[in-house]
Order: sequence, then structure tokens, then C-alpha cells
Amino acid sequence: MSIISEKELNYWLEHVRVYANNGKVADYIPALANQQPEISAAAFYSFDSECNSAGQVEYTFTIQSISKVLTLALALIQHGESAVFSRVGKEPSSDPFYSIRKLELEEPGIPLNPMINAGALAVTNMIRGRTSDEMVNEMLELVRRLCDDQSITYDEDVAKSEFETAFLNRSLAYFMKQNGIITGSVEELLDVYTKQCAIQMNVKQLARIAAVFANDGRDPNTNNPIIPATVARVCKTFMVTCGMYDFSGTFAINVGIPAKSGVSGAIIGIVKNEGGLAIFGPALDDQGNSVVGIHLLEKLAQEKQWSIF
Ligand SMILES: NC(=O)CC[C@H](N)C(=O)O
Repeated sequence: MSIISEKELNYWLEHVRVYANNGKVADYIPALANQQPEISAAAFYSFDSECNSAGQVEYTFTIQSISKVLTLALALIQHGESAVFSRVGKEPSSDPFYSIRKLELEEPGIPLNPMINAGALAVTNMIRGRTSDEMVNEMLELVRRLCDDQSITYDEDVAKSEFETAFLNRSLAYFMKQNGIITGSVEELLDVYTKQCAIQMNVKQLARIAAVFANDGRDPNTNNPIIPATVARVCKTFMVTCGMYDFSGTFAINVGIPAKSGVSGAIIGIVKNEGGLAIFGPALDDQGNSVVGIHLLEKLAQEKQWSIF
């Protein structure tokens, strides 16, 4: 039995939807500027494969920075912890996700963690593949297994729109290339990175990904491993320390579960021993988190006593 009924989810989503008025859709990626701020949806995928959902559940969106958790999982599977953490650190940054300043300040010049853009670019650079297409396919294959849905792909318009305007991400990548943290073509890296960010799904598909992490990397239906438990543990730890950008500390106090957000307005939340939550609401607060998402997580975590602390 799911710990959240559809009725409860509907009730709480209705309750917090108004907060969309306090936020603003991301517009630095032109294709995201068209998102309707009033759209909202939530889904909870429990281990008995029940998926309860509320709001505009069939609406599809891009996962943006939530992909950072998935590329990290893939790089850890492909190369192991010591190789990955020679290129990216393990500490929170307390700066905005796009910030460049600590790259120059911190020794030995590796990005602070894989949840900020610089760190994610370094991790994406490690994905196996001779071409950018092969790297994107590696990523899509993992996401399709996580969602148990072979139809998952990326939104070409959003990927293109970000690729054409990703000047800051290019700067981060060129800076790291100069310092030997990333190798190969920056343009190809940006191609992979913008496509991984543009992977598209609805809130139910996203909730299943969260449920796999909640189930220590195993498929919530069959219990077959998709991600090794050690990798799932590392990913969840980063979600706690850095998953909500420079709001992660406050979020840990107010909500207290591993979570990751993306500038499209999507958030995943991992509920230990129970399942995975996904929320979509494109109006963002100053840190780039969905305002509806944060309010819903605060309400549910309080109501259900979800905090792991
Ligand atoms: N916070 C995010 O979701 C950022 C992802 C976005 N594609 C970027 O690189 O800017």
C-alpha cells in the first residue's frame, strides 16, 4: 500500500499550487521561457509499483539538472569512485549552480561537486563512447531502464536552444579543459550535456527513477539491480548535501530527504523504504528550485515525518 493516496496528493498539490505566483520560469534557456507557470503535477511511486499522481500528470518536461545524478551514476558504474573523484570533488559549494568563481579558487582546481554545472560537465566528459551520439545513447539506455520505458528520449528543441546559448557552460568547460580536467572537444561535450539535460518525461516516469534510488538502486517492481547499491548511496548522499543547489542546507532542515531539482521546475525526492516522489511546477525561486515543489515537499515531509535526520 502506498503511503500517499491519490486523494492526499491531490489535496496537497491543490493547497500549494498558488505559490507558483511567487516564482518565475527560467528564461536563460530560451525554450524554457515558454513554459506555463501554472502547470503543476506530482507523483509518488511506491515499492509495490503503485503510482499515485495528481495534477497535469501526462505533461512532459525536461529533467535538466536531475540528469546530473544520473550521469554521476553512469560514470561511477563505468569508472568507479577513485577515477570519478579524481575529476570532481565531494563538497557542497554554497554558490549558485552555474558559478565559475570557485573553479579558480579551490585547489587542485577540480569542480567542488557533481551537482553544480562545472562538476556535471566534468562527469559527463567521462561517459564512454567514441562519439557524442554514443555517449548520449549510453545515458538514454540507463534512463530507459530506470523508467522501464524504451520510448524515453530528449527534446530536440530544448537541447538545441540550450546548446546555442550555453555561453557560461562553455566558459566552465574551456576553463577545465585548460586545466586538464576535461579532455576532447568542448563542443561535443556541450552537445552531450545539453541533450542529457533535455531528456524528457512526465512526472510518473520521473517518480519511478526516484523509486529506484529509494530502493537502493533496484527496480521497484522486480527488485533486480539497475544501479549498484554503493553507487545509489553515493548519489543519494550528494542529493542531501548539494541536490537543491545553494538551498540544500535549509532544505535538509525543513524537509530532510535526498532530493534533486532542475531549472525546468522538476524535483525528485527519495523516501527511504517507501518510494520516490516527483513534482513538476516551472515557476522557480531565486535559487532555481520549483516553488510549488518546495512547498509540497515541506508539507508532505512534515505530515508524513519523512526526514531522515
Ligand atoms: N539547474 C539546472 O537545472 C541547470 C541545467 C541547465 N541545463 C544548465 O546547464 O544551466
